[in-house]
Amino acid sequence: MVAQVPEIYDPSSASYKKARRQYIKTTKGRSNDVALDWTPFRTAEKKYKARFPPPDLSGVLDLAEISHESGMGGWKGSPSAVPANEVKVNQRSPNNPGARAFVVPQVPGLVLLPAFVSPQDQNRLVRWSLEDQARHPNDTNLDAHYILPKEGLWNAHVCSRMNPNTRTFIQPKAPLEISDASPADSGPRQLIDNTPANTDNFSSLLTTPKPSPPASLNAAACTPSSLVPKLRWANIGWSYHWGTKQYDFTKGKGQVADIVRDVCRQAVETVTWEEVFGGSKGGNDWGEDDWKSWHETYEPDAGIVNFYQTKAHKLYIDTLMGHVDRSEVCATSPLVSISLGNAAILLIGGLTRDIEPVPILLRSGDVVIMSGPECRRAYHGVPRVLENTLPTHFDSCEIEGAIEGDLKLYKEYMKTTRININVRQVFPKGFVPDIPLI
Ligand SMILES: O=C(O)CCC(=O)C(=O)O
Ligand SMILES: [Fe+2]
Repeated sequence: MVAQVPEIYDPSSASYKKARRQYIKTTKGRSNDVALDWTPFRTAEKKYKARFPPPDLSGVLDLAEISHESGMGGWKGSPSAVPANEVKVNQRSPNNPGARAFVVPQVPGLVLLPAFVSPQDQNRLVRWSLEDQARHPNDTNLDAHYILPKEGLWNAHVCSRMNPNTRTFIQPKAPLEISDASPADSGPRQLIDNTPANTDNFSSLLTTPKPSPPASLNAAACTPSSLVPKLRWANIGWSYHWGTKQYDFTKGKGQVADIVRDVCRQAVETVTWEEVFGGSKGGNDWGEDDWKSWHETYEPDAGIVNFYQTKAHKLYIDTLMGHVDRSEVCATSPLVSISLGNAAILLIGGLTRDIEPVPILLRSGDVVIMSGPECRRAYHGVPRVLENTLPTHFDSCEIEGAIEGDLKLYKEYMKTTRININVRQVFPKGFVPDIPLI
């Protein structure tokens, strides 16, 4: 079979010409010196984000080339672009008999489990994200701006499209006060530098005011269907406050659904941590025995579902800027990240943006574990989601509980979507924080 090349690489294609026109328009008169100020992380972000010229992915680590079907939509990297070593997996883990695990020496504590989640479970997790998680009582990016239907935005979308005679409108929230704030329901997540959480500053973090974000003045009444592509995130477990980048413990602890907890626990159990950290010299300054007990002590209690759209739209942007996740009191326990739907490029570097990140191609079903002090505090981001990389199993009629009309809407949405379930452990297992509920 002739290898398919994404359309954007073909100079005679409409996408290539459009990207070139936009590139010429946006770079007109721009000084080339700007790039000199960029950190290595920023340079890599720019490279993979670029619509024109389309990025060369030969330097992107692509484990699908070793482990499973690859080249979806023509996008592929290389299995040897970045040094990655396969490590033994824990044979006691019966749920994923074919699981393989890789470490990337450049980022100690980073573990990649390609194709870890079965196609059936990928569909289950996506449907859980849309139907069960992105709805009351879990916060989403849209809650600040709209009075969302109790049954959840996705379910309201399906219901309204399957019953076209019932016209449902979602009303905006009344603005709290007149401000110049731009619509916060869209665009990239606001990333601010926050104080890393730890047991010493925990009580001051508890009392930091965490005001609700101002409701957008631009939000107008709209249909559920028009709002679905604007869904950017939904909270899991402990409630995360984006304004301060701290957890708002006063809101109490939400559930981590079994379907997510099970995949995360299986991932952590599959890894033989001795292989990952056993060889590190000079012991660890983060508690010698920490990783040795993760099979027993790992317990996810928070997280976020990220929704990315591959379709560029001026209102919502499909990338995640470089950042560090440091709001969790457990600063070294595994963070488990599940990729679903269209593929993406993850950049992950070191403790500063001055360290050049490694680019990794993540496909649906891949699990990434970020663990230990270096990786857990490493800058990382998603500069690109790759269009037309949805695996065919998202087309299958075998999706539990789906009926024809619902399946059609699901396929339509997933065609341009990537979902990432990013799961963390905030507190040590069994720790019950003394939190005043207000
Ligand atoms: O989408 C991803 O793969 C990463 C998401 C992430 O880094 C985050 O939610 O903090
Ligand atoms: Fe992150």
